[in-house]
Formats: sequence, structure tokens, C-alpha cells
Amino acid sequence: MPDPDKIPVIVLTGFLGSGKTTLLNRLLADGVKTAVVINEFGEIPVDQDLLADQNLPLTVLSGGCLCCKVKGALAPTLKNLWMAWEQAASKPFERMIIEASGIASPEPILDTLLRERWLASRYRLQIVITTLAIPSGAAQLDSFAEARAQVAWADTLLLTHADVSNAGQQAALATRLQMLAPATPRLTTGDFLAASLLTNAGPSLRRLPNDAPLPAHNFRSISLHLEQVMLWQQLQTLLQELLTRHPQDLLRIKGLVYLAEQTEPMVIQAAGTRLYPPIPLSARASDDGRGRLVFIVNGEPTALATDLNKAFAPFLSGNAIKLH
Ligand SMILES: Nc1nc2c(ncn2[C@@H]2O[C@H](COP(=O)(O)OP(=O)(O)OP(=O)(O)O)[C@@H](O)[C@H]2O)c(=O)[nH]1
Repeated sequence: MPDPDKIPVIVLTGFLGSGKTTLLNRLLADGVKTAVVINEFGEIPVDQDLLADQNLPLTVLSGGCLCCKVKGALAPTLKNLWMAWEQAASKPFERMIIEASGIASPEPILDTLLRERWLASRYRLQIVITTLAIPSGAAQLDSFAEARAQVAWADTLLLTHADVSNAGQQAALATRLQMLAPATPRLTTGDFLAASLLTNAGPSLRRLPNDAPLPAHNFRSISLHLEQVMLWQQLQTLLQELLTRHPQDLLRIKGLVYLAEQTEPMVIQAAGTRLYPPIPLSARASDDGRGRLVFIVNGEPTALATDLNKAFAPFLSGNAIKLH
């Protein structure tokens, strides 16, 4: 039986661009007071600006994954949040949602939650939800151990991007999932209410991650600040060319940019080879008038960095491209 005295924790995991932040916003729409921890691989965080609710207790851990580089930050973050929760007369949150980076393996996060005694007596892992984009899911499972680990540790799989998928992609993903996680419930976005995801609570007895070392990531990120305003058509052409030139290594682009034709900052998103139309954002506390773009790369990033330098040179100030 769930322990009502412990704060429930929902862990959202899933490969780059599969829809974790989109799901997070859907879950937050139920109005339950929630503390959010967002982990981003890129140096310059973007996801925090994509949250519809900008007033919730939010911690962003960026510049690495919760499974490795920033793993040590999770326990102190959860401790600090619990202390704030305990001391507040009016409880600032009733649950916690952790959104892992798209290339994080979930084991170390679960290990921290389940094995750290101090945390385990105050927090209760409610459910691990893994998002998978149907069009790219099968190929990602074939290529990346991290994607397979995300499926292996899921209590529920949420299949996203059904609206832009075809029957072949659906069948290919179903076949992989049948092999990797035949007993894990699967839902598809569109055919559920976000709240119904949470009724499928995880098991009351969980297997614990073992201590086997995780394979080292082979991912890098490149981030840049744009000092000059661009036209969408200019930016679209540059990004589309980069996606076409780097179909294997460029896995994800996201950012916030200021376009000449818009007053609001615009959210830029690409995953795989798909560039999404930009979306305007209302004013955010973090608005500093500087555009920022993050590129996540599989393998050696030198060729992409060279192309980025060429493409964005007129819009950068000084040596503004950062490899990470
Ligand atoms: N067409 C379509 N687009 C979607 C769907 N779910 C998410 N998206 C879009 O896919 C892009 C990536 O979604 P996010 O929610 O940011 O993905 P994420 O998993 O949080 O990304 P990372 O944190 O960078 O790994 C955004 O442009 C979303 O609007 C879906 O079901 N259908």
C-alpha cells in the first residue's frame, strides 16, 4: 500500500525529443501542487521556459545527465525541497515530478530514490513513465543503450507522435517493445487523460538497480547565444541544412530565439530530422533578449561545430559556440 506520509515522485524519462516536457505540462494541468526537477544535458537550459506554469517550485540541473555527471546533485536537491516543504506552514507541493534528460539511463535516479535511506523515508516512487516517439522509436532502441534502459525501467510506456507516424513505424516499434518489455502497459497520446496515466501506479515491490557500471555516453552538446535577431526564414534554412547534412549525428535542437518578425521569444524544436514550426512564448522571467540554441550530437561534434560556426557567424559575438 502506498504510504500517505511520503511525497509521491513521478519520474519522466524517454529519448531526446520524445515528448517528456509536453507530458509534464499535461500532468501539471491537473492543478495538483507539484515541485519539478528538470535535468537537461545541454549547458544552456531551455525546458524551464516551456512550462506553462512558471510559478511552481522548480529546480533545473543542466550540463549533464542525472545518471552520471549531475547524479550527485539529485539527493541534495530532493533534501532541500523536502526541508522547504517541512518548514512551510502552507505546503508548497504535494508531489514531485522529475524529468530526466533524454539520454539519461533511469537506474541511477531510481537508485537514489529507493536506496538513499533519508530520501526513501520521505519520498515514494509512484511511477516511472517513459515516452517513445513512434516514428523514431524503433531506430533509437536499436541504436542507443540509454533508450533500451528507459524502456526496461518503465512502469508505463507512452507512445507519442502518433499523429505523424505511419503503420510501418507503429508496427516496428510494437515489435521491439514486445521483445523488450512485453508486460509493460502502453498508452498512446491522444487516447487518454493525463490523470489516467497516474492511476496505473508502479509496483509496490520494486526491483532495485544493480551496481553494474553504465556504458559511457557517446553524446556531446553544443550551445550558442545569438546576439543578433534573425528572420525565421533565415533561421529555418540554416537549421534545415544542418539537419540534412548531419542526419546521423545531430539528434536534437532546441532553443529560444528572437525573430525579427515577432515581439515574443520563439521556441525552436527539432528532433531527428524533423524541424517543428516555431512557437511564440509569453514573457518569461529569464528573458534577456538573447537567443540561445542547444544542439545534441551523437559522437564527435567537430564537423557539426565547424558547420555551426560557418552558419551562425554573422549572428554571434566573439567565440560564442560552446562545446560540452
Ligand atoms: N506531432 C507531435 N508533436 C509532438 C508530440 N509530442 C511532443 N511533440 C513535439 O515534439 C517536440 C519535442 O517535445 P518535448 O516535449 O520537448 O520533448 P522532450 O522529450 O521533453 O525533449 P528533450 O527534453 O529535449 O529530450 C516539441 O516540438 C513538441 O511540441 C506528439 O504527440 N505529436
